[in-house]
Amino acid sequence: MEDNVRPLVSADAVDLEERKIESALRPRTLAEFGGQRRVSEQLELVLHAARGRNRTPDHVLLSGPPGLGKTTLAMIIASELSAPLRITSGPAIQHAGDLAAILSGLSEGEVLFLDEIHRMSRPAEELLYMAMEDFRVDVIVGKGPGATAIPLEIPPFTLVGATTRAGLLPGPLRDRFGFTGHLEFYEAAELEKIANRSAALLDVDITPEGAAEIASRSRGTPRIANRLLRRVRDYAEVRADGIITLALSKAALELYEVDKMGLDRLDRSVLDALCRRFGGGPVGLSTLAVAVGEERETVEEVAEPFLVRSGYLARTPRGRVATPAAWRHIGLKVPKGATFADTLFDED
Ligand SMILES: Nc1ncnc2c1ncn2[C@@H]1O[C@H](COP(=O)(O)OP(=O)(O)OP(=O)(O)O)[C@@H](O)[C@H]1O
Ligand SMILES: [Mg+2]
Repeated sequence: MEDNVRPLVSADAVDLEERKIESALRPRTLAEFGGQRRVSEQLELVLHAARGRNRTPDHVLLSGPPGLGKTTLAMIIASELSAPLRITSGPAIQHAGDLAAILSGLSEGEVLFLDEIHRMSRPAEELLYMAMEDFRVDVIVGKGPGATAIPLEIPPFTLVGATTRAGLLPGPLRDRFGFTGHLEFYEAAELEKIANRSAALLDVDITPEGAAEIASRSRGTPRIANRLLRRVRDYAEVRADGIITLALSKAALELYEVDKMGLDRLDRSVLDALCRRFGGGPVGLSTLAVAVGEERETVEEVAEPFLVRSGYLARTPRGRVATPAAWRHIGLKVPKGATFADTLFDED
């Protein structure tokens, strides 16, 4: 997907600048990390117990959609353990040798954060199994029949893996994590707290209603809440006295075309085409994409996940279908006899 296709409400981090701001807004401790109460409480226990036993904790797998706090939690784990942190990612590990080098360079108790762990190569994955279980890797020396495997001890470490696609992880890898935390979308009240906290860090004045408005349009995602907050701040500084009130949040988000449900222009034009031009579907993805003047991938990866999650659109074997909520959302009457039964066969 192209960068900047939809910077405002896409859950993906957009660019380097944004990543810098994100790191400034990251909570540093579990206590500061709002929401995800269950995962956070479980993790607290795991870390506490390990500290008590003076052992490195079990390996941790964090899974969930983009922007919910996986990277943040990985950093918190290291900091709660007062352990050094090494960061790498699946795509950065092309060969098993790359991983062997990283593993053998770890110091005792270090936390290794492996982002996008589902994108690691197969041989690297197999090397990782052994490292996770036995704190040992086999380094292959030489080629062909003369090649020998030299076992190499590595110091006990904690692997923190993150993935947006837990389903893509092979079973043997998943099984080697002692703790798996699945992050869920945030409640509006939690996002409101996050918006308030970020506003304080950015030194922005915000009213409780202003924060609530931003939270309610953030698609359950802290990354989006933080991003909307910054855009609304721009508006507040340029068009008003800098204070984010309810009225100001509404006006700003209207200007940015993020509606009450957090849908943006692309989302709405997909629903609009689906209902007005194709009678609610079913219609094929490519046809739908042409109708809204976007790439197929953009519609599929950027717009659809949230539309499906919020119950506006269903993917069926015969194509995309608008739900009654979609018709209502774009201000149309739900037609009689539309093929909503198809939604029962949602293939996603
Ligand atoms: N519980 C939280 N409290 C406060 N801020 C949060 C919380 N979770 C996430 N954030 C903020 O949201 C932004 C995105 O979080 P993070 O980078 O950890 O997401 P991620 O799950 O790693 O996303 P990706 O899958 O894209 O890597 C960060 O700026 C972070 O500060
Ligand atoms: Mg991340």
